[in-house]
Amino acid sequence: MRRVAVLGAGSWGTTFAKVLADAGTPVTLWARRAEVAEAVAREHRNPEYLPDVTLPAELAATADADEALAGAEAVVLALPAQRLRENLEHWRPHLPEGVTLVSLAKGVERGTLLRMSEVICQVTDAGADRVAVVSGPNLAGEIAAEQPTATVVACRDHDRAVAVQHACSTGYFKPYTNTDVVGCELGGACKNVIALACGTAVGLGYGDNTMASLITRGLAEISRLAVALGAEPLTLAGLAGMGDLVATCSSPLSRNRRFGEALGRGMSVAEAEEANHGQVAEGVKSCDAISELARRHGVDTPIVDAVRRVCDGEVSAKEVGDELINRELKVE
Ligand SMILES: NC(=O)C1=CN([C@@H]2O[C@H](COP(=O)(O)OP(=O)(O)OC[C@H]3O[C@@H](n4cnc5c(N)ncnc54)[C@H](O)[C@@H]3O)[C@@H](O)[C@H]2O)C=CC1
Ligand SMILES: O=C(CO)COP(=O)(O)O
Repeated sequence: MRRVAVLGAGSWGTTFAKVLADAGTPVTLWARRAEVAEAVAREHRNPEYLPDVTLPAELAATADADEALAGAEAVVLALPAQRLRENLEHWRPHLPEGVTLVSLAKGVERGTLLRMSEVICQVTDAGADRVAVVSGPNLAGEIAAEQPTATVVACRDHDRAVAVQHACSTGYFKPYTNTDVVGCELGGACKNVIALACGTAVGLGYGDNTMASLITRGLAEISRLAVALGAEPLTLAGLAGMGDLVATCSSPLSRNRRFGEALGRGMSVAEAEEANHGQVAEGVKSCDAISELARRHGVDTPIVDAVRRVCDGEVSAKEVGDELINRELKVE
């Protein structure tokens, strides 16, 4: 690929820019703050988000979005889900004609209940075939340390997915393609909420049986919802479904799981946010939208609903856990 712009220099944006650079793709990273762009460009570091990682010398960085966008063949959007629309509206006039738009965010927009690819199409007027998403078991810290993992590049236009796949393929990062954007996006957004539930269980002192039960029943509700919205069931058994769910629910590196643990130990949402050092736990921001999306489509999502009620302060983590185990008995 000729050149890629990565907009957003948090943990994942910076790491994905490193992956692209390591794959030999010319890439410019846009950071909101000039000091972050400066540190990446001159010292090859992002002290706030990846303090222990030396970034490739070829990775360019700027705080000027126009500069990052000029001549880009693909634009990678690496912002928190609820911040995508306002920034994209701002960048829209500067997007190169026909550019591939790639979303890294794992969330559903509050209020509109739109997936990120839908927000991108709505704001930019791009056809759905121009929008790709990258989703899979991709904890940024491990990838920045070049530990091997796989992911999915999903796009309705297979050729665009292949172009992105080649642009980000390295000795430690293995992208597969898929045309099921709905399944990949919902897998990524919903697993954050299930990871909150798993973290909460850990915080309450529960062990691996509880965890495995939440992961498995979580996958059942993610799959029901995604299929109701048009996803292929097999996508949810793949990297962007089960793969990401298992990684996020099991890893102490996951911000969502850590946030859940804090809730399980009795912290309020505000206290848990502070303990997460201001980094985004997308499940907290998206759980109400996902719960509402499921309600509108007549899909039963008890774990997502339970997490939403805890995040809204309606019930305690302990109470909601008791409620879940005491739900009516039924066929698996
Ligand atoms: N960190 C990870 O391991 C992974 C994260 N993701 C997803 O990628 C997305 C971005 O996550 P991270 O990079 O990890 O988040 P982060 O919390 O590490 O960084 C967020 C970035 O967005 C910027 N930002 C925050 N508010 C903004 C605003 N109003 N306008 C412009 N920029 C703003 C921050 O300055 C920062 O650069 C999320 O949806 C997350 O779920 C997906 C896969 C892996
Ligand atoms: O999406 C992720 C791993 O695939 C990152 O999860 P957290 O946002 O919970 O850290």
